[in-house]
Amino acid sequence: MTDSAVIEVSDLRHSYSSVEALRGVSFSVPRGSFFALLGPNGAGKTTLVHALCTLLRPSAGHVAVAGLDVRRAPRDVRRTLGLVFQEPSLDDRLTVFENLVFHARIYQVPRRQRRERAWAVLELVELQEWANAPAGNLSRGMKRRLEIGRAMLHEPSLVVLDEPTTGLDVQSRRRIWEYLERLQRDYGVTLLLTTHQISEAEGADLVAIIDRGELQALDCPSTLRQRIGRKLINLQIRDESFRQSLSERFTGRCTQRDTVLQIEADDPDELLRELVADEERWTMVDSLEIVDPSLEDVFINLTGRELRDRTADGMR
Ligand SMILES: Nc1ncnc2c1ncn2[C@@H]1O[C@H](COP(=O)(O)OP(=O)(O)OP(=O)(O)O)[C@@H](O)[C@H]1O
Repeated sequence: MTDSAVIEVSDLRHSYSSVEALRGVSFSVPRGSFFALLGPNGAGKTTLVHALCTLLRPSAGHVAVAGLDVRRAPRDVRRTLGLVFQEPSLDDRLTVFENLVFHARIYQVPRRQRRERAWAVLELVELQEWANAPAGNLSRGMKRRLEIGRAMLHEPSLVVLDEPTTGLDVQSRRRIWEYLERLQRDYGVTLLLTTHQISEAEGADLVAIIDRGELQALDCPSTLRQRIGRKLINLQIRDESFRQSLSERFTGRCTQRDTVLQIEADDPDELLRELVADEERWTMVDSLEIVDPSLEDVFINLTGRELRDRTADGMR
């Protein structure tokens, strides 16, 4: 393991009876970085995260967190981790403050520091005024903020967030992102986030694209976008035979989403000149735009499928 890596995964494999959920995944995450694991439902993200968090014993391969082997030192690994999972995990009957103190006790934070740390994280996620309210009275977004604060109580070096904004409204999501950025910037914490939402991965230092249990790519978002190299032309064409003929001409460099045909072009201007010159066909083009590739385009390019395909509006 390199000194600067907080997570080191090599040739990780896991099967649930006949389902191969992870098929030999390897990567490392530098200390202090924001790492996003992007993939559709069923890609293997949760299996990977559970192996990292010692919640699952992988079939084969090696995982180390902060230099500790997850098989040999699971307790020590858990102490270096802050966890925020999809399912709510607060005790609704306890107050906000009691939830924090209880967690601090479980994580063996020294007794005299528990209350002080609890106030510090309440301040971090701006929930001081709610300290004495039952956790059950909080909104969904506030509960998630409290869970993020709670994950920081024992001062972990890595915070793992499994789809932390699923089911939250736009405003709550934005707020959660502010806190996560603060954790990374002010506390030097490494963030590992799993998501199937492209927008959440765009701001990461490093993005791993996972599909069907395999890592398809691993790089910073800008480098991933550059992999496509070419510009993309989005053409909305109402005539199916025209769409068909362009699809055949640009086989392998063309994707269709409803009536929009997306073509990877080495020289977009040349293609446009040609389209405009054919008057009859040009009238069939309802709209046209030239865009830089997005992470979603990278995903389609790598897997031949849309990330959204298996989700409903990006939410479950
Ligand atoms: N307990 C289990 N038993 C059998 N198969 C499982 C089990 N858990 C996951 N799988 C299968 O393993 C594969 C990977 O699932 P996993 O939950 O890791 O993916 P994911 O990327 O986290 O998806 P999601 O975003 O839906 O949670 C899927 O095909 C899934 O159906």
